[in-house]
Amino acid sequence: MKTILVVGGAGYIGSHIVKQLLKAGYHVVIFDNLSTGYRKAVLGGEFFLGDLANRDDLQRVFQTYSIDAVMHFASFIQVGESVHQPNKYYQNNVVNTINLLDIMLAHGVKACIFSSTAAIFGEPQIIPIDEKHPKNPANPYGRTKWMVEQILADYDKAYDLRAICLRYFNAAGADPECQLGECHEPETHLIPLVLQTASGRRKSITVFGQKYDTPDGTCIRDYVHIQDLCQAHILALEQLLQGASSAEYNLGNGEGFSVREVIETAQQVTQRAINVIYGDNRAGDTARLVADARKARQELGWNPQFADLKTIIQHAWQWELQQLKATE
Ligand SMILES: NC(=O)c1ccc[n+]([C@@H]2O[C@H](COP(=O)([O-])OP(=O)(O)OC[C@H]3O[C@@H](n4cnc5c(N)ncnc54)[C@H](O)[C@@H]3O)[C@@H](O)[C@H]2O)c1
Ligand SMILES: O=c1ccn([C@@H]2O[C@H](COP(=O)(O)OP(=O)(O)O[C@H]3O[C@H](CO)[C@@H](O)[C@H](O)[C@H]3O)[C@@H](O)[C@H]2O)c(=O)[nH]1
Repeated sequence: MKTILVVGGAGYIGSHIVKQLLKAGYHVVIFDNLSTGYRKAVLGGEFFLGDLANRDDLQRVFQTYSIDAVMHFASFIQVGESVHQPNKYYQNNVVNTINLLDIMLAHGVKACIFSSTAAIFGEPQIIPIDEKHPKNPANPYGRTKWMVEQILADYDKAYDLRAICLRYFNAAGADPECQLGECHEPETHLIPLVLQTASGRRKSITVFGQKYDTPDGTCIRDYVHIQDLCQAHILALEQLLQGASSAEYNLGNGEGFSVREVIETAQQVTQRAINVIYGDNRAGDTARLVADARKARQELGWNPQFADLKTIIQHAWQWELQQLKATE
C-alpha cells in the first residue's frame, strides 16, 4: 500500500482529496497547521498537526512514515489579500514550500503533486488558456504559485524530483455525499458567498466591478467541481507513482461564467431572492479566465463528471443548507 502525505489536507480541496485517496485504498497521512483548515474535515487517515515553517515538525513526519509521494495543498489563497500583504504570501507559499521540498529530498521522496492555479497566467492573451500560454501573474498570490512551479522545474533538473503541477481554475462545489464542502473563514469565494446570501446567513453579495471587457461587464471564470479535481489528482498520482515525468495540467471545464450568470444560476437552483450590491473592482482581479484542459483529458484521461454549473451550485447549496442547520 502506498503512503501519500497530504500537506494542507484539512482544507477545502485537501479534505476532499483525502476522502477520495482513502476510498482508492491509499495509506494517507495528513500534515496541516489548521491555520485555515479544520480537524473535523479530515475524515480518515493519520492526522499530524504541524507547520511547514517548522522544520522539526516536518522532520518528525518524514521520520515516522515511509512516504511514497506528497500532495501539496498548503498555502494562503486570497488574491485580494495577497496584494495588501505580499510578505505573508511569499513566506508561506514560497519559503515554506522550499522547506517541504528540501525535507522530501533529505528523505529520498521525489514525487510531488502541487496545487497551482489559473492565476499564474494573469490577463490572458488568448482564451481558452492552454499550458503554454505566457505566464504573467497579476497579483502576488499568482506570482507565488508561478515561482513554485519554476522552483519545481529546477529541482527536477538538479535533483530528479518529479512534480505534476495541477492548475485549477475556480474550484467549486462540494462532496456530493455532503460530508464535506467549502468552509473558508473569512469566505471570499463567489459561489459560497452567493449561497450564504440566498440562505440568509449574509445580507447581500457585492459584485466586484461591472466595467470589465466582458459581455455583461462582470468577470468571467471557469468553475470546476471539487469532485472532478479529485479525479484529476488521483490520475496524476497514479502516473507519478508509475514513474511519469514532471508535467503541468490546466484543470477547468472550458466554459466561462460571469459573476452575474453565477448569481442568476444560484437564484434558479435555490429558488430564493439574492440581494445584490454593485461595488468597485477587487485589486488583482483579471477579466476572464477560461481553461483549455485538453492536455489533462488526453494525457491523464481526465473526464469531468460534474461540468454543469447548475450541478456545481446544487452540491454547494446542499452543503450550505447543512451548514445553516448546524448553526441554528
Ligand atoms: N480554492 C480554489 O479555487 C483554488 C484554485 C486554484 C488553486 N488553489 C490552491 O489549492 C490549494 C488548496 O486550496 P483550498 O481552497 O483548499 O485552501 P484552504 O485554505 O481551504 O486549505 C489550505 C490548507 O493548508 C493548511 N496550511 C496553510 N499553511 C500551512 C502551513 N504553513 N503548514 C501547514 N498547513 C498549512 C491550512 O490550514 C488549510 O488546511 C491552495 O494551494 C490554493 O492555492 C485553490
Ligand atoms: O464577493 C465577491 C467575491 C468574488 N467576486 C468575483 O467573482 C469572481 C470569482 O472570485 P473568487 O471566487 O474569489 O475566485 P478568484 O478570485 O477567481 O480566485 C480563485 O480562483 C483562482 C484561480 O482562478 C485561485 O487561484 C484562487 O485561489 C481562488 O481564490 C471574481 O471575478 C471576483 O471578482 C465578486 O464579485 N464578489
